[in-house]
Amino acid sequence: MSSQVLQLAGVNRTYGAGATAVAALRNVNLTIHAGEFVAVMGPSGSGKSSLLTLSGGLDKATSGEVFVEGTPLSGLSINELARLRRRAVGYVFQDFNLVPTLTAVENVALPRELDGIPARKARRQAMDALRLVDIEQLADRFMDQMSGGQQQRVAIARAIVGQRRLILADEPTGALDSNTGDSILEVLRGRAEAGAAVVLVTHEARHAGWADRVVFLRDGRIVDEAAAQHDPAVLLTGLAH
Ligand SMILES: Nc1ncnc2c1ncn2[C@@H]1O[C@H](COP(=O)(O)OP(=O)(O)OP(=O)(O)O)[C@@H](O)[C@H]1O
Repeated sequence: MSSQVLQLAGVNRTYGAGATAVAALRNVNLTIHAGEFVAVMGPSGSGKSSLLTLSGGLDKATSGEVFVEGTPLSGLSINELARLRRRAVGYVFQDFNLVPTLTAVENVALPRELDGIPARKARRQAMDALRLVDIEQLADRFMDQMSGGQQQRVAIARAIVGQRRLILADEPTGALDSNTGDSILEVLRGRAEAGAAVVLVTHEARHAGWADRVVFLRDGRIVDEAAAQHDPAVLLTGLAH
């Protein structure tokens, strides 16, 4: 039995209160093991991004518990949570969240350096990650000298640098053409094969076909789970539940 990297146990997340409260996640139970690649699909507003931000410790559950490598996130101080995120969790945001005043390699090396890794070693690891996403030749460019697709690859390199054990990716292929998108999915697949747990939020059934398992959300609930099929039509049938 492989080890659990991420577990959501009875997780609810409600935004706001009273008449305007929005229940973004309702009693979500989900376990993801090392080496597993899971796609999360569902209509707009079904709670996909909320599931990811809670899993990465970027937001707190209203009730229930999120465990990363067995550690309950609700028990951690702000500093402990920040350390766990830097060491164990790689996050690809929809809007990249890169630092414009840093170069590509500096952006990727930053979380390693913040974690106390010597600058040269952090840079070497950052170059390895940039190479994996096929963009090492642009390592010294600033963000405003890169296209959206190139920035997206930098964001992915930052998420996979340093052998992180949990990789959370929110529509990581959005700004990429389909060939580049496929090569990014191959990188994520490779991280899973190297032992990471990978969670991919996607609208595209074709992309979910790279996953071992697909979780379907609707109105904040998990409505279905399926082994990924490599036929997109089958995934679309799942979405129609
Ligand atoms: N900060 C917030 N404040 C209030 N409501 C929010 C907030 N974030 C999300 N919501 C609401 O929670 C629900 C789930 O949102 P979420 O972004 O998780 O869905 P999603 O499936 O990722 O959507 P999309 O595919 O459009 O990105 C939606 O109804 C959304 O409007």
